[in-house]
Amino acid sequence: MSDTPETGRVLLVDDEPAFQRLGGSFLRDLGHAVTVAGDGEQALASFERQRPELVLLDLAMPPHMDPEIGLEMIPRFPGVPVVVLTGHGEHELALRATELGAWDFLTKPIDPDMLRFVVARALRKARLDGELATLRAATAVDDLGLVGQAPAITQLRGMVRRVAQTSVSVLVLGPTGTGKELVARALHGCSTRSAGPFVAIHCGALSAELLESELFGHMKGSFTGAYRDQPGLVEAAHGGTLFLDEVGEMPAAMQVKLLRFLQEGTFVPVGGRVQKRAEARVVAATHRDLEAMVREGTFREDLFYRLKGVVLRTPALSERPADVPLLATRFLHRVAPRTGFTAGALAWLTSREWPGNVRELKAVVESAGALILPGQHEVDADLLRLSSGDTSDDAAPVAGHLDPSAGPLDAALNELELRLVRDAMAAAGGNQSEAARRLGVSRVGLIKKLTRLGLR
Ligand SMILES: Nc1ncnc2c1ncn2[C@@H]1O[C@H](COP(=O)(O)OP(=O)(O)OP(=O)(O)O)[C@@H](O)[C@H]1O
Repeated sequence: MSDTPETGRVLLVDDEPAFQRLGGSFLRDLGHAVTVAGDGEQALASFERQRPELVLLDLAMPPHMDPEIGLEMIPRFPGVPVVVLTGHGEHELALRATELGAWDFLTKPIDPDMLRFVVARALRKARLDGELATLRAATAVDDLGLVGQAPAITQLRGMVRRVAQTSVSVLVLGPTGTGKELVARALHGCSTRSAGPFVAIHCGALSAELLESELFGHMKGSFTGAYRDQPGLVEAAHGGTLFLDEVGEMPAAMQVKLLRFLQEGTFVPVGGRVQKRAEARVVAATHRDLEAMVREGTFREDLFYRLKGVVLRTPALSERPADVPLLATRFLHRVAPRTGFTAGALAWLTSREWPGNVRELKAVVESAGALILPGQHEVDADLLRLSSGDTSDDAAPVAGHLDPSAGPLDAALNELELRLVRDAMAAAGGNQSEAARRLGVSRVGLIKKLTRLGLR
């Protein structure tokens, strides 16, 4: 049904039974799938569960019947048009609602023709927004594989393209897991060397001796176990790109030999006497502050200048939070196509710091995608918490520790709710708005829960 342009999933939030009945059946007769909610809390729960394409929201609702509190609800339905329902003569309220992001308003008593028209128009807008987001997501990645719309990533893609056409050395700087190797691969992939080899080596993982042998190769008999001549990675990268990951960890003795290779294109295998030659574009990366290491004398200054022909920086994920949903959706679709995130899941994803950056985000999303149950189409915040092993903040995982002998279902659910709310309040340092955000409920909803649970 929701595939036809004029119909879709509508959430009708209104406490008046007569309007719920009449408005609901009028919309259903037009072909819409309608869910009805009688208060804000129910509305947020339905929003999370049903993923409506449009919300019709009465601003005056129980328990407060205060339109000011109704206005606070508008931003809690992200990504879908909200049409507010106001009383006669409440123009100022309607205008404030649109300022807060409402798409349109309807005045009660509602004219059926207007209702039909506004709903169809809002659904069309929702569909166009969806198509735009898909297009944006497609253009945000292009052929380099570097997903992101943040200005720093857009610039990075531009630089990669330009620098790829040259043979200058490139130094990629950025925190761990931010895509430094991905940048190196992209540089190789769109250069004229792309038909040649891409060879990567982690400079911190090996002792100086082993690193030298790996990079430059060794001659038979040069050390115990060297039974035959073995070419190194520099030769393997001939005509292509050599990626030196974590170059800041390179032992001092190796730094001199690497410098010679960079300056003259020559090297001598371990145990060899004859100088050899290879040609490879060198891309180096590190999460360390190389300039500080130069000042401290732990990294050679001449090598530093030689490596930093061009410097590219990969930003931490915390500097580009708007890219988190984009990246997460890409990663999720790879393991579970045609699935998505609930609003609560997106809020959880964007509220985290991600110290391990894109690598960490990818691991959490992929494992959540792998845990999704057959028939389930959305990853929710609990599943993400479970996948991330997050037992510290928010309290979802307490479900796993509930005592199964706690008694009837209601009592167990009450106990769970009590713990979730108490833990969220503690994690938020007593700040109700923050605790409400963590729980994915409105502040008013939280206050009601606190009162009911005797926590207030
Ligand atoms: N902008 C991005 N778009 C898509 N995937 C990304 C992006 N940045 C990082 N990734 C993915 O995140 C993971 C980590 O990236 P990568 O190994 O390139 O990071 P790194 O900075 O080299 O990490 P380290 O410093 O630990 O070596 C990889 O799976 C990579 O594909």
